[in-house]
Amino acid sequence: MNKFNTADMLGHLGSVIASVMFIWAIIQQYFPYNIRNFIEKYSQRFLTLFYPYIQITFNEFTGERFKRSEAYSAIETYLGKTTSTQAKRLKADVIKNNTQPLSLSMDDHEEVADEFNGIKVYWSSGKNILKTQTFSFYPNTDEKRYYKLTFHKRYREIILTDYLKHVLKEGKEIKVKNRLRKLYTNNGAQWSHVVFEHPASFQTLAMDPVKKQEIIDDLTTFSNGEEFYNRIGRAWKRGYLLYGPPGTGKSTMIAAMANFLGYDIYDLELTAVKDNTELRRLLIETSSKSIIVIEDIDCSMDLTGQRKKEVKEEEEEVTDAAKKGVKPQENESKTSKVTLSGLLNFVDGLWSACGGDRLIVFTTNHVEKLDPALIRRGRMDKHIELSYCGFEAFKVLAWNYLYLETHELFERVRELLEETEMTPADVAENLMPKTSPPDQEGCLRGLIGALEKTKEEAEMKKKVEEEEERKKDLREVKTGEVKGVNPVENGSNGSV
Ligand SMILES: Nc1ncnc2c1ncn2[C@@H]1O[C@H](COP(=O)(O)OP(=O)(O)OP(=O)(O)O)[C@@H](O)[C@H]1O
Repeated sequence: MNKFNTADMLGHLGSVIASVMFIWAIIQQYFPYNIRNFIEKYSQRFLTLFYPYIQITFNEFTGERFKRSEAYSAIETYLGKTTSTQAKRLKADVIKNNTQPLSLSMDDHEEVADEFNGIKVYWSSGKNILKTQTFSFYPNTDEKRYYKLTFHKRYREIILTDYLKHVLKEGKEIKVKNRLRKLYTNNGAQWSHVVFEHPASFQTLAMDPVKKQEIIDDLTTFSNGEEFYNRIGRAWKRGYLLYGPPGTGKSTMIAAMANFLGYDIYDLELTAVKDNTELRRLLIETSSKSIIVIEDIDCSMDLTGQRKKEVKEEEEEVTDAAKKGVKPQENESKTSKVTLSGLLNFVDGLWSACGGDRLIVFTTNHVEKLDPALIRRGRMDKHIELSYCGFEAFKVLAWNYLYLETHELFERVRELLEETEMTPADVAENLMPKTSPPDQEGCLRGLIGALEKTKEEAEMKKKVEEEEERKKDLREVKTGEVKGVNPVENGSNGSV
């Protein structure tokens, strides 16, 4: 009996659906477009009276036909992580990045949930198929994909402002992190690039952990500081000066910074730049989210003099050239005519017009040689000294090279590092294993031997210098004495 009723009901339901579809087909076929539109509009309005959710659609292509919407692609990236844990049907694509080889997105008509400040929202994906008969060279151009966001209307305010901002920002950041990064170098006025694949990280960088954390915090604050910089009306840029003896990790730190922030690197060779105009053009061409590096700034240009002096020198050069009957440019063809003021102008001002976050990093082995105007705060906001290897830095290297956290020989290494100066590059070289698996104790003993030798050499050098100093003093005393016996100089008339 019951069975019969169910079958009966299903039969009725089937015929009702069939009738509705038939009527809708008739309406579509015979009713004018305006009436159909009218019915659709009011039926939608009627439904929204009872439906408490709001929906927003983000189309893949907006405006220009073949330009992918930035919002769509940011949402796709943002949803990647949620998709990989929630969706049942996924689409995968290869991205050439060792840390994350595949990018995952949800397949059409999938739905995933997301949570923001305790509010649940739903994302679904879909596609509209255009019923046009046009012929296209582009594959699937009549398929219009979209993401649809659904949320309760009581959260309208927070979702439309904070949540969407969060999604777009996160999506863009993940995208930047996942992309292939580039190392640009300039050949004269042209940038050329290769893929940047340096493995350095702050984890493997040997330096005092407190100092390291300070740098990481500074970089994080800077990279999240777009709003702050806008609010205070300053260009979103930050200057770093890395200084210290060769082999203390200045270049390694730049690579670690780029990897940490996910930025490109522009390695600017100043000596290859003809003049300030060329410099300006090169710098304006740099993209945002990048680190512009000028290594060994003291060797790249004459930065010792004041700016006034440079102008004077330039004038003198022009006059000299004129006397010799040579055009100034011909005379100067080999040396870079980039001036300190040209560089300072850019660091100070032009950037503000370029927008986007950029770090500029200068490195030098001789900080004392630099013009104070170049490295004052505001231009070079953070001065970082990379120095000889301390015990904390050694521990990082011991772990990197030998997987050693502690060892009885560490104490001896500590003593020696306090008494002598060895760069992290030299310590690393001594810890480099020569066998596999590494002979940990052998490497440590090798390092101790090298440290003892360096200490001895330093002591010998000091002794020689002291001896030279003593001899010099002695010579001066003797000269003084010789001068002293001169009765005239001595103020004596020799009559005593
Ligand atoms: N602080 C460090 N942490 C880890 N490795 C380091 C460090 N310093 C140096 N090294 C090792 O030594 C090598 C040389 O270091 P790097 O080129 O970074 O020094 P630098 O200070 O830039 O030298 P230069 O002034 O000559 O350019 C690197 O390849 C790296 O392996």
